[in-house]
Amino acid sequence: MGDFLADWYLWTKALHVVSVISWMAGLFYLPRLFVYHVEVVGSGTPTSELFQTMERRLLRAIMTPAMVATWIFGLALVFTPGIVDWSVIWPWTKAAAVLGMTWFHHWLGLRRKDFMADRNSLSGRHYRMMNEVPTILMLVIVFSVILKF
Ligand code: HEM
Repeated sequence: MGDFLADWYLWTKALHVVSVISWMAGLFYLPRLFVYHVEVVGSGTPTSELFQTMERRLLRAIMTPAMVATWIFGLALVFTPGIVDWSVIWPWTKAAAVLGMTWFHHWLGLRRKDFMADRNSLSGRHYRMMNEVPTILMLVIVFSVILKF
């Protein structure tokens, strides 16, 4: 198994980065859709239904498959011999931030269900602030994995 993962290391890493880009695009865009949904569209209108469709498709067709792929290729990299040294700090900061990113994904999923049921209670300002969460986590992840402190 170790030999197989080592042979495919660069391919795995390339697929990991492609999945990450797709996941992050959605993590940045869905909260923006929520901001417009609250502030411009409101609820119970035909445009609100259009937004509900866009939000559902973004989450189900792009973000969730991209998150699963990111985890699969990321864990394949973790199990590739010689890639992760758990005695240094960066794998731990990366793991913590990745768990935070996964929590954020699920939080967005719950908020999407609120919009679907016309019972969103959060303001546009709240969604704008939450939009900073993936930015901060992304900085922690990229600095961890590139600087390898
Ligand atoms: C979901 C769970 C994840 C796991 C288990 C994971 C694990 C890993 C591992 C072990 C590597 C290999 C490091 C190396 O080759 O030296 C890697 C590379 C990388 N990861 Fe992740 N990762 C995950 C999520 C993410 C996320 C969310 C991002 C971005 C926001 C990300 C960005 C990157 C980048 C850019 C690289 C390439 C770094 C390089 O080789 O220069 N990863 N990941």
